[in-house]
Amino acid sequence: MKLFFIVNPAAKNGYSLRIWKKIEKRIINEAIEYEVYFTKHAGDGSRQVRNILQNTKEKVLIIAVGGDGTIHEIINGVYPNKNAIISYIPAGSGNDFARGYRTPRNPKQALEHNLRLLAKNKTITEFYKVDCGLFQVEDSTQGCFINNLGVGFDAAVAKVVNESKVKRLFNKFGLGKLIYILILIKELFNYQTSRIKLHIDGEEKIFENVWLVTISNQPYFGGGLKITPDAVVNDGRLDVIIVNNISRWKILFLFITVLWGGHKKIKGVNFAKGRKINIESEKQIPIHADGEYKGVDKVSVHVAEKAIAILNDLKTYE
Ligand SMILES: Nc1ncnc2c1ncn2[C@@H]1O[C@H](COP(=O)(O)OP(=O)(O)OP(=O)(O)O)[C@@H](O)[C@H]1O
Repeated sequence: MKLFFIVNPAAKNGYSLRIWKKIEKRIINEAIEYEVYFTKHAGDGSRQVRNILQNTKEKVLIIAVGGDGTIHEIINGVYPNKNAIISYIPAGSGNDFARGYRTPRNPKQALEHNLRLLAKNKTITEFYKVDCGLFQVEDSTQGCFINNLGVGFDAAVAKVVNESKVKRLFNKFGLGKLIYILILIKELFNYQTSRIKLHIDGEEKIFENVWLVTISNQPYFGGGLKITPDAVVNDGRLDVIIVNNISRWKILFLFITVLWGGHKKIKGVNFAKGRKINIESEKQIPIHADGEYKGVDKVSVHVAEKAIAILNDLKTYE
């Protein structure tokens, strides 16, 4: 089995590149054969993965070095090909993938975890198949997500944070989380809620004054917020949270309770599970997939059951 690393040198302001240099030393010491690609710009990760998969019929192991945006690009390069097994060295700001898919959150431990599984079984049968979400924004972008897709307030915050010029500066001083919180508070006072029509497995539901609808394959979002505590990565269903009819101040409180999943008991926080979900809003509101902005319009989502293979201990999800 061939081993490829895809490194996003821009993740967490170059932190991922420093992590890569340490990884490289370790794998050269172990005399492991590998190839490495450095992404050159947004979208390049998917393109490089497609190139790798087009040029081989063998199974390959692709290890992402970066944050959730990097793993998002890799998954989009892999799906629907069945020849790739994915793994992850967390080296970005959020790293919700590691939390949700129960792989180590510390980069050094993640590398050791990968090396242990590689040494144990050279042909790699030690992988686990998990679901991913497929989305189509009407007349526009389509793709997959591995963590979550959100419509509304969270997507508006993600868009402003990603476009923010001061974000790099804050990241440089290890204050990436602070800029997120500051923008979240600013957006909290600007954001206009809207009426949303949802179809979950064919059943129509209308929600008034909606702050956000998030569809999730795993519990975590936004860098450690346990937004859908009951989400299971391989149950063939996606978890949906709808937050509506809540005052601005209560939303702030809600974001604090999300840290431990305490928001489940708050009035105005609704949960559902489904395989096929359509979201239609009365206003144009932003959409994100795995924290990457995807546009504004109707969006339809469905689950691709056990479509992605992840390198992990087989007992991890039992
Ligand atoms: N060479 C590059 N230069 C600039 N951006 C890049 C490059 N390669 C990839 N990207 C983009 O970097 C973005 C952020 O990547 P990622 O999420 O992995 O890191 P991060 O530090 O967690 O970032 P963020 O905090 O913005 O989520 C992704 O949208 C990806 O498309």
